[in-house]
Amino acid sequence: MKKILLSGGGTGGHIYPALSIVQAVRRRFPDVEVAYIGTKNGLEATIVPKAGDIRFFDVEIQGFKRKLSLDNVQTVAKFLKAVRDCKEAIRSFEPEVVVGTGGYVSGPTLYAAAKMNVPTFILEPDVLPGLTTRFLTRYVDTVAVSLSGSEQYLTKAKRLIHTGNPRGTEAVQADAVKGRASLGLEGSDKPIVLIAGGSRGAKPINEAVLAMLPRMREFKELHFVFVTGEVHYDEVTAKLNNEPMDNLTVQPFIYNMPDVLAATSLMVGRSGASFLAELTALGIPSILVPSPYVTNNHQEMNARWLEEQGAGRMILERELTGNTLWTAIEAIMKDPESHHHMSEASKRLGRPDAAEVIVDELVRVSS
Ligand SMILES: CC(=O)N[C@H]1[C@@H](OP(=O)(O)OP(=O)(O)OC[C@H]2O[C@@H](n3ccc(=O)[nH]c3=O)[C@H](O)[C@@H]2O)O[C@H](CO)[C@@H](O)[C@@H]1O
Repeated sequence: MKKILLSGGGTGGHIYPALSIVQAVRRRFPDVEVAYIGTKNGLEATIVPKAGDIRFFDVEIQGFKRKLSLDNVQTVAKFLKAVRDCKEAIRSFEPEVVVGTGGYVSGPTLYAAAKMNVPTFILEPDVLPGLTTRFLTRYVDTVAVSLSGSEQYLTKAKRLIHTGNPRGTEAVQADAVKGRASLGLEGSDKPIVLIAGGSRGAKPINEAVLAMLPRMREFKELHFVFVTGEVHYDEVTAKLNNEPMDNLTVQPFIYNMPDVLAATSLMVGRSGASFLAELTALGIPSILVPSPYVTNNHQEMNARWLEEQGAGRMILERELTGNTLWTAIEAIMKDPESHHHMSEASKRLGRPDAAEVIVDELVRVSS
């Protein structure tokens, strides 16, 4: 494979899987040229350049509103303009295959590619497919699903395969020693409890953590890593300043998340698809607080799926307090047997081979 174009964005949940695919393609085809279509203002504009040597095309695009309104007329006009821009990018880059990982940015890219008869592949990260995936399903050559249960929504697909989410592959290749070192914990073998909302942090989770600080401080056998999200960092650290703690590290965002996860014993967070793929590939038990603010409550479906298999515990946001969260953490971290069972269950759900299966499919559709 010589040239591949990717698109996906809005949140980390759509960008990171695309970058994991890039890594896997580069492992197999070291000379491959990579390009990416995203928006100037989306998270992808910051994250993709950090991955190195990827040509970035920016297009202007916004998501469809679910309700019919004047806004939507403008959105359709923007969509058609974005399709034209994407066609231009595709003509100039000439990829052999175009890959989409969801989020509205990938809509015009994949649609344009399909109309130009360039081979296309999309990955749906969630149990409940997003609007973009549903729209694109009938146009693209292959739809790959990450979690079982998505098939029923994607019956129009020309070809549907199960691959898992490529973030899982990246997670199993991560390095726990580097993860600990990056937190300044080299030499310590204390179990790590990682607390992180989605890629942007989650205020309700942050508040629950602040409410259980005194109990965290007493549980000295554990080390807590608390990722606040960039926008909440200053507020959280201001509240923490009077209470320094030896067994707590606070960060706004973690750029080497796979390495940190590889060193983690329990994760507390949202139930976005990439995190779930990483947790299950590594066999990490989790306490999940699904975000209720996402389309069709899809995070609750993701979290239920994990809980039903015994790999995690779900706490609904309306039931989340310092107390409920602490009780759940203790129940797992003070009971090694329960931790072990959850860890095994988590591992059974993991797809550490996801990225390789995806590369096989990309080779298939592009030849
Ligand atoms: C709020 C929202 O709309 N979330 C959606 C978004 O995921 P969102 O981007 O919020 O969350 P995910 O859990 O899927 O992904 C987060 C990704 O960011 C990484 N990370 C996170 C924090 C950090 O400090 N460092 C870091 O590298 C994680 O390792 C993970 O790979 O897209 C997913 C895929 O459609 C959906 O399942 C989520 O419901």
